[in-house]
Amino acid sequence: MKQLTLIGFMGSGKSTTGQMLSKELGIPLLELDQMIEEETKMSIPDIFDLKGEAYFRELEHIVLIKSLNSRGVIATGGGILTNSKNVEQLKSTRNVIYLKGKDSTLIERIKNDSVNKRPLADTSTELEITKRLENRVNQYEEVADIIIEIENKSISEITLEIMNQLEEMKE
Ligand SMILES: Nc1ncnc2c1ncn2[C@@H]1O[C@H](COP(=O)(O)OP(=O)(O)O)[C@@H](O)[C@H]1O
Ligand SMILES: O=C(O)C1=C[C@@H](OP(=O)(O)O)[C@@H](O)[C@H](O)C1
Ligand SMILES: [Mg+2]
Repeated sequence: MKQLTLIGFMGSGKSTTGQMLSKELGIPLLELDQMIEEETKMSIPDIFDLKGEAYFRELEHIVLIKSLNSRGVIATGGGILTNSKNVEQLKSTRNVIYLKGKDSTLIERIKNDSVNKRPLADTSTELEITKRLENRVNQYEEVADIIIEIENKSISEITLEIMNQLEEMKE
């Protein structure tokens, strides 16, 4: 296994599942938000505050392209498909996995996450988050090669399910 890409809404577990997958598969984790933070030496909320979303999206595109040329587990950010160039890129990429969850689960995880700050969700109402999700779901489904339902599954169960599905695809 050379490369796989995790997509899905904020809170679906792309970063944490990505970390476990990279360990299990013995390939690097390419966490796009983390790469942006390292390159800019700024936090995600500071980039949004001081430079704006458009600037963040440009950086996100650059680190995605860089990662797609590398071996590893790519953990994208939930807004990766807001850029149509990224949609085209990922449509022609193999092993794109959509972590699909219910809005109530995603909202609960976003609200309870004390580690990651999410400028496009933390100060939003539940209705606003649900609307943002509704605007994005079709694209996640369109781009994905594999859809994994995350409800009531642990991170290890999801990791195992992804590894099994990838094995099946090879056969
Ligand atoms: N399968 C899971 N079961 C329980 N909690 C989870 C699961 N996946 C992720 N989480 C928790 O949800 C929060 C968001 O996870 P994260 O990996 O940052 O999501 P994303 O990168 O998709 O926004 C974190 O607090 C994480 O520990
Ligand atoms: O959905 C989005 O637009 C975003 C999702 C975040 O990543 P996670 O999906 O890992 O939380 C991060 O890239 C940024 O806050 C914007
Ligand atoms: Mg993440």
